[in-house]
Amino acid sequence: MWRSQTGNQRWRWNLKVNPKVTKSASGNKYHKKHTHESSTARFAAPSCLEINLHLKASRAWFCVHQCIDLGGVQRLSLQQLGTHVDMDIGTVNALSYEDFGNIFGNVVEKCPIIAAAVWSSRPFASFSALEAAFNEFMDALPESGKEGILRCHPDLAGRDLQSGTLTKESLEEQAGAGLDALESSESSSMARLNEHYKERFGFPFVICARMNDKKNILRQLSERCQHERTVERAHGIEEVKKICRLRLQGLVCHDAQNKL
Ligand SMILES: NC(=O)N[C@H]1NC(=O)NC1=O
Repeated sequence: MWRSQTGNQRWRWNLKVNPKVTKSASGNKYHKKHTHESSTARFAAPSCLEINLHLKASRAWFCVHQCIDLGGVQRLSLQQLGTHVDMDIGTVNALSYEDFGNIFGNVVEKCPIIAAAVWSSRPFASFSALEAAFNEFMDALPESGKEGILRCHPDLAGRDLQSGTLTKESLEEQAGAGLDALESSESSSMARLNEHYKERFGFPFVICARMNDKKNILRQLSERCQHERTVERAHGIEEVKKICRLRLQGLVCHDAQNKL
C-alpha cells in the first residue's frame, strides 16, 4: 500500500525495492512476500510515500510500515526498514533467540544481554508481560549490575552525538528533545553538569529524552546532581525503564487486543 500525503501537483514516481532487503547486515534473513518491485504510479504532489512491506523473520511474518520523505530518500535501506516494525505478541513469541536478540537487543541501550536473557521468559501473554520481563530482569540485578546498565548510556548531547556514534535509537531520542541543536550556553551547561554528575556518582545522568525537552533535561540534571548516590541509581534505572517501554512500543503493538 502506498499513497501520497499532501499537495496538488501530479507527480510520477518509480518505487524500487532494493533487492538487498532480503538480507540484513547481521545475517538475519527477511523474505519479500509482496513488494512493488518496480511500480510506476501517479501521485498528487507527494511529499511523503507510505508503504507496508510484509517481511518474514524466522518463521513469522510481520509488517513494516515505512514513511519515506521523497525530498531526500530515493531508495529503501534495511536500516530504515528496521525502525518501525509492528509485531503482535504471537509473532514475538515465535521469534528464535537470534531474531529476538536482533530486534530487541537495544531496547535497553547497548545491553543486548538483557534481551538474550528475557527470551527465556516466553511466551509473553501481552505487551505488558514483555515489558515486565525486561523490568524484572533489571530489578533483580545487584546494585553493581544496575550501575553497569547506566554506564552503557551515552551522555546527553555528549561526544557520541557530536561524532555521530550514537545508536540510531539514542540519536532519534536526543534529536527529538532538541539536544542536537543547543545554544552554545546550553551546550556548555550540559557538558559541565554531565561531568559534575559523573564525577559525583560514577555513572552518567540518564533521563528519558522523549518525555522531556532540553530545558527540562537541563533543569533535572542540575537538580539531580544534589541527590544521594542510592537515590540517583534508582532514579536512573526508572528512566531506563521508560526508555525501554517507548522503544518496545516502536516494535510491538501494544493495544488492548494484543494479548494471547
Ligand atoms: N544519558 C541518557 O539519558 N541517554 C539516553 N536517554 C534517552 O532517552 N536515550 C538515551 O540514549
